[in-house]
Parts: sequence; C-alpha cells; structure tokens
Amino acid sequence: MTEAIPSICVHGLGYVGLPTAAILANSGHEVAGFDVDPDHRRNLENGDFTFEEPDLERFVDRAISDGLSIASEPEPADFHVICVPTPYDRDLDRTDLSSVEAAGETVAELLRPGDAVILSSTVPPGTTAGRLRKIIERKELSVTEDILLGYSPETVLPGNTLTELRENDRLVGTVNGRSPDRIVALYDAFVSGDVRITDATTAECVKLIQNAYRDVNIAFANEVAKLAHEFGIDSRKAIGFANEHPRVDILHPGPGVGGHCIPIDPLFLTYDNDIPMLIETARAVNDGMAGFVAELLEAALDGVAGSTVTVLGMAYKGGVADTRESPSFMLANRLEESSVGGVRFSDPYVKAGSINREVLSLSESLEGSDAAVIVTDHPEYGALDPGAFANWMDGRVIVDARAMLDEERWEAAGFDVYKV
Ligand SMILES: NC(=O)c1ccc[n+]([C@@H]2O[C@H](COP(=O)([O-])OP(=O)(O)OC[C@H]3O[C@@H](n4cnc5c(N)ncnc54)[C@H](O)[C@@H]3O)[C@@H](O)[C@H]2O)c1
Ligand SMILES: CC(=O)N[C@@H]1[C@@H](OP(=O)(O)OP(=O)(O)OC[C@H]2O[C@@H](n3ccc(=O)[nH]c3=O)[C@H](O)[C@@H]2O)O[C@H](CO)[C@@H](O)[C@@H]1O
Repeated sequence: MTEAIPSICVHGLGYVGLPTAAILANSGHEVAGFDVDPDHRRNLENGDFTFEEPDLERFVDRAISDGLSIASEPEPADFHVICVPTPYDRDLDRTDLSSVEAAGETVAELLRPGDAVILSSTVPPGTTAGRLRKIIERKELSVTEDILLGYSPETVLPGNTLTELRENDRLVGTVNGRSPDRIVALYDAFVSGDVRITDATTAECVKLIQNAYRDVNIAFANEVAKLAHEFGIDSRKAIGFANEHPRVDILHPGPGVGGHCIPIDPLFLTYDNDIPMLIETARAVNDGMAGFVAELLEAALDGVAGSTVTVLGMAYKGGVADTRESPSFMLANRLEESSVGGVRFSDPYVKAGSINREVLSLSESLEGSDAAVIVTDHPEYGALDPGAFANWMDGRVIVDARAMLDEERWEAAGFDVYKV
C-alpha cells in the first residue's frame, strides 16, 4: 500500500513562508499557501512578483506550476506551518505576537484529530508550549492526544535562502514530549543537513541564542575598532594578527548591525530581565556604531552642519537589496540631528521606489558632495575609482566603514580616508 502524500497549509508567504511553501511543493507535497494580505496573494497568483533573493522568482514560478496553490482562504491540511511576522514592539518593550496568535486562531478552526502544527516564526522561548498551545486547544482537541504541536526555527541567510533552506541542519522541537517523527519526515524530504530533535522551548531558544551570539561577536569586533581608534592603530590589521592565534576568530567591525533578525532577536531574550546582560550591552555597542561613524565624519569635516554627505549603500549588508534596519539610515538620522546640510543615498542593488528614500546613481549621489561614507560592503565598492570621485565631489573626505578601499591609492588621489 502506498502512503498518502500529506497536505500542507503554509500560513504567511513572506521571506520565510514563500520559499518554504515552494520547496515543500517542489519536493512532491500538496501545498496551499495562505497570506492575509490580499494584494500580496493577488501578485503571487498573477506571477507579478520580483524577489531580490537569488533564483527565488524562478523557484516559486516552478512551485506554482508544480502544486503550490495560493489560497484565498486557509485550508484544512495534515500539516499547518506558521511563518508570520513577529516584530519587536519597542513602545511596549516586548515581542508582538499578535500575528502568531491570529494564525493560531485560524489554524484551531481547521484542525482535525491527527493534524500537526509547526511554528517557524522567531518567538520568545515558551511561546509554542504556552500561548500557541492554549489557542490550539480551544476547540477541544488536545496536544497530548490529538494534535502534534512543534516548533522548527528558520536559519536561512538572506542572500543565500534557497541553498540554506536545503543544506542547513534543522531543529525540530515538540510540545509535551510527543514524538516528532512525522515533522522530521516532512523536513527530510528536502533537507540535506541533519534534522535534530528536541523540545519546542529549547528549539525556540536555540534560534535566539544563535543570533545573539553573532550580535555579541560583532559587538566585540566593533569595540576593538573603537579601541584601535584611541590607540591610533588600524583595527583590521590588529584583528588580522589576533586571528592568527588558533583559538581566536574575531569578526569584522563596521557601521553597525542591520537586517531583519540580528538587531531584533536578542531583545526577545532580554526584555524580561533586570540583571545586567552582555547581550544588551552588545546591542548598545552595535547600535552606537552609527554614532561612532558620525563622529569620524564630524571630526574630518570640522562639523557636519551644512555639509552634503553621500551614503554609499542602503542595504543592511553587502550583495543584497534588503534595507531593513540598515545602519545607513541610523547614520543618516544621526547626521540629521547634527544639522547636516543634506544626506544622499546610492546603492547598486536597491531599486528606486522600493523604499521611501531617494535612490540616486553613484555619480548623482556624489556630485558636489563634501564627504562620502561607505556603509554597505557591496563587492562593487572594492573597485571604486578615486579619479571619478575627485571629478564628482567637492570635498575629499571618505569614511570607509567597511574597509573596502585601497587607502594608499585613494590618499595618492588626494582623499583623506578614515576607516572604522
Ligand atoms: N527574513 C528572514 O531572513 C528570517 C529568517 C529566519 C527567521 N525569520 C522569522 O520568520 C518569521 C517571518 O518572517 P518573514 O521575514 O518571512 O516576514 P515577512 O514580513 O516577510 O512575511 C510575513 C507574511 O505573513 C503574512 N501574515 C501576517 N499575519 C498572517 C496571518 N495571521 N496569516 C497568514 N499570513 C499572515 C504577512 O502578510 C506577510 O506576507 C518572523 O518571525 C521572522 O523573525 C525571518
Ligand atoms: C547566526 C546567523 O548567522 N544568523 C543569520 C542572520 O542573517 P543576517 O543576514 O542578518 O546575518 P549577517 O550576515 O551576520 O549580517 C547581520 C549584520 O551584521 C553585520 N556584520 C556581519 C558580520 C561581521 O563580521 N560584521 C558585521 O558588521 C552585517 O553587515 C549586517 O548588517 O540572521 C538570519 C535571520 O534570523 C538567520 O536566519 C541567519 O542564519
């Protein structure tokens, strides 16, 4: 007897849910993708979408012709996978779980005995076993007997989503000691890494400590950069020598930490704590880097009031078009507080209209500018030409927050180069 192919309903078709739904469909499952946003659903249905993520457009196209349906209503299914947003509410100082709760309410209405629910959104530890379980059990079905409830974090790196979706190890945690075998089998269909098992709260915590770990390590590199500035030495050279030690591996300093996850997720761990925490200090160090870059600029220009500054890069990191929580805007805000004359932006990846700031070409952004700051480590910036900059710019100040430039070459062309 051949086993029936399980049906899956994915709730939330964003950066995480859409590739997840697509890869499940491409691996032979019958998948309904539901998103509460009707415009987003319509765009997906009409094939009217552009993703900045490499290959995702083609991949989703193929999934739609292979069995991924964009559902106008959520559907009953053997598996419900929840990939909805979990932003941090800075006013209330806690994670906003309203979308997880709303998706949970929807799923609870559809559940039949024997179904499984997997939360994949990043959440504070205890959410699956606590709030989500309560919602799921409202309709008289029990997580001990009837419904398999689990948590599986998503760890894909933006810019490399499709590869990491397949190749990263995956962690699956269940509630109430239930066997995760059915959930493991679902992921085994497309994951080439190991699928590891634990309880739901541990799995939630693992996701958060991975990102907090990276944040703390980047903060250490940023602290080294500030110390190196005090000592009048080159932080990158010092870090390079330090990393020759077999047990030292310091990351790269920069203008701060951006993106959808690393500046946010550590807060999910610390918000309820009164004791001083390294994780909070690291957040403050990384958020302070935009101020450090602004101070370099102020010192170089003898005050930024009235000056025109060009910010090179709007994306939060090199090689992507994602501008969420980008240090570029933290820097611009900081300069605006110091009465800068104007801040202009350019980025080879970010499309005009995709963001509520003007995106200029490189030459437009530099024309008549007093100073330029490299904020994003786009690979293209390593090949910038000082001769062209000298023609476009009025001033000769470059702050290279990502150490992209050949300092000697730029200094020979008459520029003052300041590095983080
Ligand atoms: N973006 C990443 O790289 C990444 C990586 C790992 C984990 N995460 C986590 O994954 C979760 C989703 O993040 P994302 O980047 O995909 O968010 P996103 O904003 O790109 O997409 C979320 C989608 O969910 C939809 N939605 C909201 N409420 C819904 C509901 N009740 N039912 C159905 N759809 C609903 C929204 O309309 C939106 O299209 C978050 O918890 C995030 O922290 C994100
Ligand atoms: C633990 C981990 O790896 N998690 C990843 C992370 O993805 P990400 O794209 O946000 O991660 P990064 O590439 O680290 O970038 C973050 C920011 O830090 C800056 N940076 C980086 C290195 C450095 O040495 N110096 C720096 O200054 C960089 O420029 C950028 O602004 O979160 C995703 C969602 O949870 C995860 O899924 C994904 O696995």
